[in-house]
Order: sequence, then C-alpha cells, then structure tokens
Amino acid sequence: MALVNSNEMFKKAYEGGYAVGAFNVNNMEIIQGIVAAARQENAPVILQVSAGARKYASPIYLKKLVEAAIEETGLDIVLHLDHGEDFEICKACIDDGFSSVMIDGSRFSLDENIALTKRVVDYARDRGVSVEAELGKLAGIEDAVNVSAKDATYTDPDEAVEFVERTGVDSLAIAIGTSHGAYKFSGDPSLDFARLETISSKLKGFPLVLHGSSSVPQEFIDLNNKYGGKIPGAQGVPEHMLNRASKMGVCKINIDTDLRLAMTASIRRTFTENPGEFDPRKYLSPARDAIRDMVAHKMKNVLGCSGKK
Ligand SMILES: O=C(CO)COP(=O)(O)O
Ligand SMILES: O=C[C@H](O)COP(=O)(O)O
Ligand SMILES: [Zn+2]
Ligand SMILES: [Zn+2]
Repeated sequence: MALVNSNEMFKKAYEGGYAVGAFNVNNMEIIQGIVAAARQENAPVILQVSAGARKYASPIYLKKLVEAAIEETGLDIVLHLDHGEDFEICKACIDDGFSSVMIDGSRFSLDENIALTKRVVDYARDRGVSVEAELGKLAGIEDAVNVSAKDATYTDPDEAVEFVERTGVDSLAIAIGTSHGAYKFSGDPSLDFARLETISSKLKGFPLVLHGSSSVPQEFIDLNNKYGGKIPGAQGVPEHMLNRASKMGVCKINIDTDLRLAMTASIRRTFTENPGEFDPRKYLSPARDAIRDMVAHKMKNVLGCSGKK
C-alpha cells in the first residue's frame, strides 16, 4: 500500500489489454466513493486533481485525504495532477508529493509543447514521478477554457511518435473525438478508431490516454432532470467504445463528468423526496454510494480493470 507513480500500472494494463480509470477528486466524499469501488473491485485506481480542485479544496487537504484512503484501504493509488498548464504547477505538485503529473501543452506549437513537456519530464524523472502530456486538442470545457468543436484537432500519428521520442514522456493523451463535459456529440457519437489504431501501432508498448471519456449515462441525466435539474440533450462516449479503446493501447481513461452527474442526481433526489432534510450527512451518504456504484460499474464493465490490482 503506497502512493505510486503510474508506470507499473500502465505496463500491466497495456499487457493485460485493459485501462485504469482516472477519476477527478474534489472532496472527501468523492475520494471515499471512488476508493470504496476500487477496494470492492480489487482494481487499480488513479485519483486526479485539476487546478480548479486545488483551488477549491487546497492541495494539502486533497493530499492528506488521499493518504488516508491509502492507509484505510491498503490500495496502491496514483495521485495525479490533471491538465497542469505550466511548469510551475507541475513542479509545485511534484514538490507536494504527487506521484504523477500531466503537463498540458496542447495549446502550443509542436516544438513549444515538446520543450515544455521535456522540462517537466527532466524535473519529474529524478523524483520518481510519472509524466503525461497531451498532443492534439480536445473540444469542450477544461478549466473554464471552452474549446469549440471547430478548434479541436485530432492527434497526428507521426507527430505523436516524434513527440514521445523527443520528450521521453511516460504517457500521451491523444485527441480522437472525445471531449470534456456533458455535451460531447451533437449527432451520432463516433471516435476515430482508425487513427487510434495507427497511433498505437506506431507506438507499440507505449501507454495512451483518453480524456473526456465520461459516458453521460441516460439514467443520471433522467434522474437529474426528474428531480429539478435541467440538463437536456447531454451525450457522452458510449461505453462499448471506451471498452474497445481499452484494448488498443489506451491505458488510462479519464472520468469526471459522470461523477458529477451521479453525485448531483443523488443529492437532488434526497432533497426532493425529503424536503425537510438538512443534515449534510443524510444527502452526502447516498451521493457517496452513488459514486461508488458508478465507478465499480466502470471498472467491471467498461475499463476491464476489476481484479487487476
Ligand atoms: O478528461 C477529463 C479530466 O481530465 C474528464 O472528462 P469528462 O468531462 O468526460 O468526464
Ligand atoms: O478536464 C477537466 C476536468 O473535468 C476537471 O474539471 P475542473 O477543471 O472543473 O476541475
Ligand atoms: Zn488539454
Ligand atoms: Zn481532461
């Protein structure tokens, strides 16, 4: 039981043809729900913290909560920075004891992205911290920046090879049609599997990452809307597509929106069914259970990582 980097986890995932779930955490109940699922499923798990999460909860609280989760569950857990926007935030997280960081230079030119990523890799390597980078641009909302579908660019396979060679990065997030948030497709959902196939065949043995991989289950949309929410027309990545990707060199699959939907649906339900309730424990306990059940379902039926701890 320890805080571990993602290298060994990804090696096993690649060889085993499954993906590890990377779930965004912002508070105690979310962390507890996710690790309860990991323990129940005997599954590897990555807990990731965005810049917004650091701002909301303060890094020290999240770090201590994750340490508590490791101590309580006996699991190996990766504590990962999600979408680090510059060298300084990556360095701060590494210095704070994170075991993995993402440097997201996807908004820069190839050469600038490579230079920035290499700088983080050089700093992280000596400290045993794994580094994820991103090449290509996802549509959707990310740390309050909204990238429209027309500005999204899919990852070029040859650039991906050059990027990995020149940076020495440990994993790479690619753009093949997933996007952040609850509105991923306006028509039929589709991912560019031919592109994924090309990238993974050019980068044999190398772990790829998919961001924006919530499925936005209709069940949660319906529950939210039934109990007073207004989330019409939301659409995610179908689970069978994520399952297919998990067997094609994608070793890490990022999920945040589905946690938000599960948690909010449960809280809305409690409020509607028990309008007199005002004890936070009474609405946060079922919300935590809803997260646990949703994450366990992903591990078992989508990512294929149940039993792979
Ligand atoms: O990629 C993510 C976090 O980095 C989360 O994606 P979703 O918005 O699809 O959950
Ligand atoms: O990539 C985005 C993640 O869902 C994190 O979202 P956030 O920046 O609102 O915490
Ligand atoms: Zn990005
Ligand atoms: Zn992301």
